[in-house]
Amino acid sequence: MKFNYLIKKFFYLNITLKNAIVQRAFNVLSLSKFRGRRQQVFKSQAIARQSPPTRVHHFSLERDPPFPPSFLHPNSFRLKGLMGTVDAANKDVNVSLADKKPTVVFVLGGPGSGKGTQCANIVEHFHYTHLSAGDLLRAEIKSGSENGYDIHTCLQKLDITMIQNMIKEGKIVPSEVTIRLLQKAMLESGNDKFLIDGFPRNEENRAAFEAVTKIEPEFVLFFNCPEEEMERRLLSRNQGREDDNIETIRKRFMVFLQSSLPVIEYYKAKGKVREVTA
Ligand SMILES: Nc1ncnc2c1ncn2[C@@H]1O[C@H](COP(=O)(O)OP(=O)(O)O)[C@@H](O)[C@H]1O
Ligand SMILES: O=c1ccn([C@@H]2O[C@H](COP(=O)(O)OP(=O)(O)O)[C@@H](O)[C@H]2O)c(=O)[nH]1
Repeated sequence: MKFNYLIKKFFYLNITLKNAIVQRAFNVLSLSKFRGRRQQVFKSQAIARQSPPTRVHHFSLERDPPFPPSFLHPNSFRLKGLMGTVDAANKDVNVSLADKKPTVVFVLGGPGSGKGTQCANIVEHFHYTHLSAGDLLRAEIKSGSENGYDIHTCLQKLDITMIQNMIKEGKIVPSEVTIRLLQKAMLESGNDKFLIDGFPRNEENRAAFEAVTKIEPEFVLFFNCPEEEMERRLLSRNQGREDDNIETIRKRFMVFLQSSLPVIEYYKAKGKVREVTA
């Protein structure tokens, strides 16, 4: 009797254990699927934002009303149906941007070295469009936090808060977000000459931008300025920026030295850097 009971117990435990393993494997698979789809959601919304209506044949923000957040849910059947179309359109967008053969000048230099100030001067004299990556990110945070989420970029409140925190900490925001904002601004500007200010900030930014847009910069303007001077300028910039405090400024200097200088070195080796004593 006792033996039968033990046998039963053994089989019961065995089945429970197997179920737990199967359940865990299922969870892991679902999670990775979810992550994969979430990447695609990002991609698809980027296209919606970037594509001129004629390029996205089955889907455009101009034709379709803004989607409710439920649409962006990874299990949304509409979204699943769109993926093929949107992926094809993504290629179109990048091809169309590269086809225009835009002139791109990267404007790099430490925080407070005067990039924004001089870009405004350059724009006055030459027909460039000035795109500050930092300004685009701050505008995105502002519009996203006002609306709860940003329909154009599919940045949910959580992502927007994450980006806001990264800027507060002086960290570099993921390339995917910054490149999407730059692409959109480039397409919308109608111009073919761009001063891209404060980007690429690291090697990954640089490689991703070139791979995605197929655009190489004409040259790089490097504003070289001593740290003490940059610190003095940032502390009196007075634009109400959350990252213009001494603690974050120091972190930004570190990130510049460790991550951004190698980008300048990379372009120096290609003979593309024009240095400005700033
Ligand atoms: N050559 C300069 N001499 C003194 N102050 C400057 C100079 N260039 C810019 N500034 C000031 O320094 C601060 C930072 O300049 P900004 O152009 O915003 O730098 P960045 O875009 O590189 O962060 C601003 O308040 C700006 O007015
Ligand atoms: O391509 C970019 C540009 C900016 N930033 C973030 O935005 C902040 C401010 O950048 P901005 O260029 O506006 O300021 P600057 O360095 O010129 O003072 C940076 O510290 C980063 O956190 C980023 O992550 N990627």
